[in-house]
Amino acid sequence: MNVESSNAQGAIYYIFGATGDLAKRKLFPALFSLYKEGKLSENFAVVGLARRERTNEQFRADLYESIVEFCRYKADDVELWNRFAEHFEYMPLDINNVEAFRGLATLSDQLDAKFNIPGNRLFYLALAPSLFGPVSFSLRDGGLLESKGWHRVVIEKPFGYDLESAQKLNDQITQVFKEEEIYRIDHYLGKEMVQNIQVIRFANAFFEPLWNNNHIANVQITLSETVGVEERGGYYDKSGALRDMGQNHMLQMLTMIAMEPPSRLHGEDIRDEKVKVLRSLRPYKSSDEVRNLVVRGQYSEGSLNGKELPGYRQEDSVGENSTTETYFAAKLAVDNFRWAGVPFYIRTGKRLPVKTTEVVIEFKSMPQNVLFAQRHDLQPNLLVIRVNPMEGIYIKVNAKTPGEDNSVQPVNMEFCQSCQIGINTPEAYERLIHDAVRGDSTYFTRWDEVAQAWEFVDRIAAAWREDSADLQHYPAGSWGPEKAEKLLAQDGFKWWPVNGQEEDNVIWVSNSGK
Ligand SMILES: NC(=O)C1=CN([C@@H]2O[C@H](COP(=O)(O)OP(=O)(O)OC[C@H]3O[C@@H](n4cnc5c(N)ncnc54)[C@H](OP(=O)(O)O)[C@@H]3O)[C@@H](O)[C@H]2O)C=CC1
Ligand SMILES: O=C1O[C@H](COP(=O)(O)O)[C@@H](O)[C@H](O)[C@H]1O
Repeated sequence: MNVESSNAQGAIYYIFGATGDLAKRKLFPALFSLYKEGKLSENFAVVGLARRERTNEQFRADLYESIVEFCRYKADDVELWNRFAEHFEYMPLDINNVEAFRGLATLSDQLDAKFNIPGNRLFYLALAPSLFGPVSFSLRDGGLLESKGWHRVVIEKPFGYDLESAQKLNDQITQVFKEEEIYRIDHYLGKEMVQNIQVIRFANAFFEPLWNNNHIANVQITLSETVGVEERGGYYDKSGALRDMGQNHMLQMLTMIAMEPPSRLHGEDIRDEKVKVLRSLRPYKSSDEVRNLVVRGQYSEGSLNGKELPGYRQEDSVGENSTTETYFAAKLAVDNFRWAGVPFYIRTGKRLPVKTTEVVIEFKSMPQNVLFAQRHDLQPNLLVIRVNPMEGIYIKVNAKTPGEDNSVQPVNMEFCQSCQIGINTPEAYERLIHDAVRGDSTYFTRWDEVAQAWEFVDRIAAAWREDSADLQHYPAGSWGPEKAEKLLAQDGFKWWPVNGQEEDNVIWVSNSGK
């Protein structure tokens, strides 16, 4: 794949769903940041598209609000903003109206001429998934794919509801776009520390040789959220944590941890290795096995930081007897030579005590009868990758307590990246939009990955559909069902504390000043 250099070519960005939440909170701020960093240059245009009527002035006013609220906008950015805003147009359009797309093609030609753009088109579909197929047909039939340059489509999640629906969706989109023109977003792949996983693994002589079942005891991935379902009850009640987070973000992070080193740092080589991991996931063989190895929960009333919180079933647009899971934890096995025998534990949930995403690599313990281990209860070594919102890594080692002859103490040595350069810089969407326009699909999910992930998740969903007796209720603000603790305890492990919450006797050495 030929990745174009940073801002060598201009493009028109079409934001379908321009009046929606995602555009406001993520896409417009990301475009502004890219502009500010000089990554868009001046030969670009953005066309906002949705059904409701808006003048260009109104659209730019909405855009301004979103940038002030969600971006690193400063008062002295005014001039920059004025120049940026000139590149934006709005066009009211229903995605089923092919005639309107012909008008859009005419507008596009004008924008190409005005901004010296060589016919490149990036279509961002911030729309409900049921509209992905129809909008692709309208783009083709309305003549939007006839320009000289490249044509790429960026598609939001969820990509389907199960394998069957994802397959249908893919069949529709691939009638119009080739696989290499399709950029399926998983915003976790755009996060700094998720991308850093491969550097940590493959650029460090003291991790790479240990990265296997000889030395690693287990892997834990936690993606905990304090929020509930907010205004998305309607969507979430049909989806649940397994589809909302498991099928995509969690399995994608797992692939980054477990994949073999690619032969080259090329997008396709990396994605080839990731899909092999998904193929190696051991499928649950029966519904009983799902019940034993996958825990599901739903939050009930509770409190967090002194605030009373409603239960899930009391949330807007959620069924009063809903059995949708807002939490799940699972034990997975990757059946290949590198990982045979190493459990991967994953958990995610809403209304948990902290917002954090962390990956913990627990190394095998020292032999129990040798030297210091005879006399001390040594803790296992850990490598912890902090993804979100704090970014960085720390390692847990055992060291002599200074000044005391006979005492060993765990020490966490941390590189807190976000303490140094600010939180989540650059934002995932910013990075991914930039990648898409440069033609780099490394951190987008390929169809075979999506299909394989659905195949794995569908078995869990099928077992859950049989009956909901195993659904555990947990108070909002707690760490979820107790059964999730047992999942590890039965293997002799425990969930390690996340978010820097540590046991009392651990010493921290950190650039955060902790
Ligand atoms: N919001 C978020 O944080 C996240 C969202 N996503 C995904 O992004 C996508 C968009 O989400 P979100 O922005 O929250 O959704 P919203 O409901 O806020 O926005 C939907 C947008 O689609 C437009 N639209 C709806 N029907 C049509 C149509 N027939 N023709 C043209 N435009 C139409 C709406 O505008 P109008 O009514 O004016 O036509 C609106 O701009 C979804 O797939 C969602 O799952 C993924 C991750 C996070
Ligand atoms: O995709 C989604 O992700 C968010 C969590 O993303 P983060 O970057 O804030 O960690 C989650 O809240 C949402 O339910 C889900 O659809």
